[in-house]
Amino acid sequence: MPAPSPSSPAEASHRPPLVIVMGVSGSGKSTVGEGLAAAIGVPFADADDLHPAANVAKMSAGVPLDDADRWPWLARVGEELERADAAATGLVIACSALKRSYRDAIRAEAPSTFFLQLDGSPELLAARIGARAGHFMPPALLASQLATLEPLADDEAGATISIDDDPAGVVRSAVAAIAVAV
Ligand SMILES: Nc1ncnc2c1ncn2[C@@H]1O[C@H](COP(=O)(O)OP(=O)(O)OP(=O)(O)O)[C@@H](O)[C@H]1O
Ligand SMILES: O=C(O)[C@H](O)[C@@H](O)[C@H](O)[C@H](O)CO
Repeated sequence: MPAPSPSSPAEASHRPPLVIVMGVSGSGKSTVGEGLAAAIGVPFADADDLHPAANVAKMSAGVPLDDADRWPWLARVGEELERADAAATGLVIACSALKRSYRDAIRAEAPSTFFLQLDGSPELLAARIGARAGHFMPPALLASQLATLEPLADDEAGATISIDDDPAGVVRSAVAAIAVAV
């Protein structure tokens, strides 16, 4: 009898997972991504740190990024995942990855990437952003983030979890979603 075929590239190679924690500004990508990475024992990176300075200046000035601003940045995110894949270290990256086309481009670089979408109401997101201090992203950009978001589709490898819990609870949901899928 032939051996059952593996269900994912990660399973085929027994490599630690490549995960993008995605969602709009204020959804908790950095918070949950750090907690998830620590819990599953893989490195963490924040795509906020991979933006060209011009992108940070633009967002700080209250102007949403457009596709032309995002493509070079997404290429950097893809490179980080490719490197982690080649080194078999695993990686969790916090990255908004708002559009399907952005996620397709990342999957072209690192096909086994699992997308964990953080989902919350606009009211909850606004409250969390409003309470945050010392971040370049102005609260006024939340509306454009929500308008740009193309939620994860059923045919994309990933999971969506609610952020309507304390940080430890959301991290627990994230760990559970990864454990089931990867
Ligand atoms: N589950 C939670 N409960 C309460 N507060 C939270 C939770 N998750 C994150 N926060 C807080 O909400 C704010 C936004 O979280 P965080 O910075 O992680 O989001 P983000 O998606 O990385 O945002 P951005 O994309 O703008 O960088 C922070 O002040 C964070 O401490
Ligand atoms: O795609 C985008 O518009 C940007 O990546 C933003 O999402 C910011 O990086 C982030 O949300 C602010 O920290």
